[in-house]
Amino acid sequence: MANSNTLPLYQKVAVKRRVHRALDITILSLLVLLLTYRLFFLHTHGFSWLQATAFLSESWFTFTWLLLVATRWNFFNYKTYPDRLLKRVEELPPIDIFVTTADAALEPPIITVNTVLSLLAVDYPADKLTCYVSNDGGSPVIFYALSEALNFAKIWVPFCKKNHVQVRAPFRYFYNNKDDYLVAGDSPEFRHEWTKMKDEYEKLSQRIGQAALRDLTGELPHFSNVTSNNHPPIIKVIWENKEAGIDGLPHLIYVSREKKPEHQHHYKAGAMNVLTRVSGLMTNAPYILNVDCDMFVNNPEILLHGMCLLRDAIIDKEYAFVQFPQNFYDGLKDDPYGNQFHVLMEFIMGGTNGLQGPCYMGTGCIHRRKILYGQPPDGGSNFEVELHKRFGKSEKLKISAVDALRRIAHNPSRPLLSESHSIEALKEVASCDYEYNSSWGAQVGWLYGSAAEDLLTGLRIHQKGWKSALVVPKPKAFLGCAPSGGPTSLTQQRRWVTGQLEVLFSTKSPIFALIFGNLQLRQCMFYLWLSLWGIRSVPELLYTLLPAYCLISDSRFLPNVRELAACIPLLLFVVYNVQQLLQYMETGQSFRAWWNNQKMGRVNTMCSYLFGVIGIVFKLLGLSETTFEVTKKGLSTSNDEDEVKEDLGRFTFDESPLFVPATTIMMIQLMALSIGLSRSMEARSYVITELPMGEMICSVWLVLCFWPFLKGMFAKGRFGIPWPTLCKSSAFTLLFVLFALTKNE
Ligand SMILES: O=c1ccn([C@@H]2O[C@H](COP(=O)(O)OP(=O)(O)O[C@H]3O[C@H](CO)[C@@H](O)[C@H](O)[C@H]3O)[C@@H](O)[C@H]2O)c(=O)[nH]1
Ligand SMILES: [Mn+2]
Repeated sequence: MANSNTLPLYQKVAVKRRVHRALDITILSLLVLLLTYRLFFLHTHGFSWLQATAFLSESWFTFTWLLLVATRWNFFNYKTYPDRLLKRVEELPPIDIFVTTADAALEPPIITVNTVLSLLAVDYPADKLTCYVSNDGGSPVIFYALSEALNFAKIWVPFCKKNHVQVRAPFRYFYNNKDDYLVAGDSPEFRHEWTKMKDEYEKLSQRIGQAALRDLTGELPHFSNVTSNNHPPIIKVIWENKEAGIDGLPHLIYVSREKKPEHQHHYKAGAMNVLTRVSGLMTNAPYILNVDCDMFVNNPEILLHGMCLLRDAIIDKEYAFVQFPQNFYDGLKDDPYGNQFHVLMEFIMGGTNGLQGPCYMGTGCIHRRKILYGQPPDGGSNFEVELHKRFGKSEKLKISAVDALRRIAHNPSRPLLSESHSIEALKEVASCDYEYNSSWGAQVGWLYGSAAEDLLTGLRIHQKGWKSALVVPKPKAFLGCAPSGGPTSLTQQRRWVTGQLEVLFSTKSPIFALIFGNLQLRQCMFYLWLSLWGIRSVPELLYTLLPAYCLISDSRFLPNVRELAACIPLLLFVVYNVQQLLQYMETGQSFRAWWNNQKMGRVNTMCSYLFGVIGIVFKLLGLSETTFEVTKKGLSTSNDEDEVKEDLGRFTFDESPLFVPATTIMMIQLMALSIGLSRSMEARSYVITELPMGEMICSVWLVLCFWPFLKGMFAKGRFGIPWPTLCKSSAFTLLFVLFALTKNE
């Protein structure tokens, strides 16, 4: 039998998806056929704007489809063997864990506390872990909550480890299991312990809830005179694992970086860079796991899974980071907001494992510190010489950076604070002006310049020639909170698209990375596919207007049912939707989930993506800057406590202009359908071949896609579209109808 130390820690398994490959190619061929038809038509009938617009839009769809097919053509999964790694426990390296929270109102402290508790309880030698919590709002309640959580962790972590609890975020553990969790076989001791644990957790959450309502500055003098955008750096060791060793609790550190209104703070990327520096001085672990404050650990072996890839000697030189998929808890039935991303994770992201690897998704990712410090795969010749310029003025940080690049880990038993890495030294690297004249945010750490700092940072790593891996363990790695309601969901998507476009239209774009860097062609195609989400809104918008225009102006943009060519769009429509539906079924989702995602796909494109594009145009013209609006989070997906069950998943609106395009499209389709139908009735032509069938089908399909907006026109309160939006949309609709009618004359 093979020595357990020589058995591989992971396997890369090719996934054969022949049916999907065939469907991918069929769709691509149909798209090309459609384009050929358009060209032929333009050639025989002469130029027309209608055909040209259709041709341009369809060319775009063909191009993005090609990018997608290239991305997922070679599909691989990784199989990891954490039990084999556990036999070599002494080899396990230290890991620094970063949790970011920014706004105690939008991100309730109890959520951060649960994430931190789940991290403190992971299956990994506790003396090799340090958990750093960044609090960008500088709010005392987070500090208070973490200090209280520590006391609870002292009983919670041993409880989880002893009983092999899977979900170590107490709110999910007790929520999932309620009282009926206790099964007949459970021993009386366990029942007793369980009840005690539940009581203690309830007390903890009550204390935290009450603290949020109280002024804490009396109890916590460090936080007096602190406002969210103006305060000195506050760094506190909440817990130091001094003697308890591998069975104790990991170190827990609170970090609130300095903020001044006149200083740019670069949102999350800025916070991550401060954590990188502070941890560099304190623990300098060679690996960094980072999670958003709502992403709790759902698989306690997660760090072991990650280390299976990162510790394997053969690939040690290649892999820069291991990304786990983004999954969400308490997903609403049938995914009404289309943001659970099961299909994206299963059918697209895994494809990148056959290329250089997945993009960095901002959370649930283990990085190598030295690569974040900018090290290229070949080690870089005079890398250390330039350290001074790169890392800023702290001599101590430079020493720790050299150690990190040379892979010299700190001695884990070193105290967290000492003369060489005193609180003063830490505060220096957490100050606002530390990054001046350094490479932080440009070549080192998390990069600045995009609201999607994750995309940018990961792209830079791939550009250098590094690889990454998407690892999908069972049970799922981390679970977070997906936004619900219309406004939150759309705002989040707009930020992503804005961030993607910021990357695309900068010198850091994937195209430059392909030409001047070591980004591979198909990896570049994947990044292009991702960054072009936003632009898609323009051809999609045109494509929604085409059928309406035709119905109003009595013209055609699709082949007539009499023509054989009519089969092309029809087949495209059918095959595409069948493939989509198959993907939803194969990931265990319902028919409705497919429909909701398909619907929300259109709504997101028309609302969020279009505004993302407008935002970028404004930014490029120098008229505005993009910002990072934090997504509202809740313990369960219903963010409002008074939300009634049947209202969960219902689309909500607010006054935001984001809703104008979709409302307008809805109104335009309704107008077009009524004009088109009444014209056919007047002409008394009921022969199918005479009717604009294709255009009518498109229009009806759009009405179905934007159904929440039709309902919104007649509903009240937050379920209704506000008056100003209705007025603006009506005006746009009127203009469009007049435009189409004049063309008719
Ligand atoms: O000034 C800021 C703003 C945000 N955050 C934190 O950043 C994280 C992500 O913010 P969230 O509002 O949850 O954004 P999402 O859209 O849900 O996040 C996704 O998209 C972001 C990029 O747009 C990535 O940074 C995230 O990791 C990724 O999960 C949260 O922990 C925030 O507390 C900060 O620390 N400081
Ligand atoms: Mn989030």
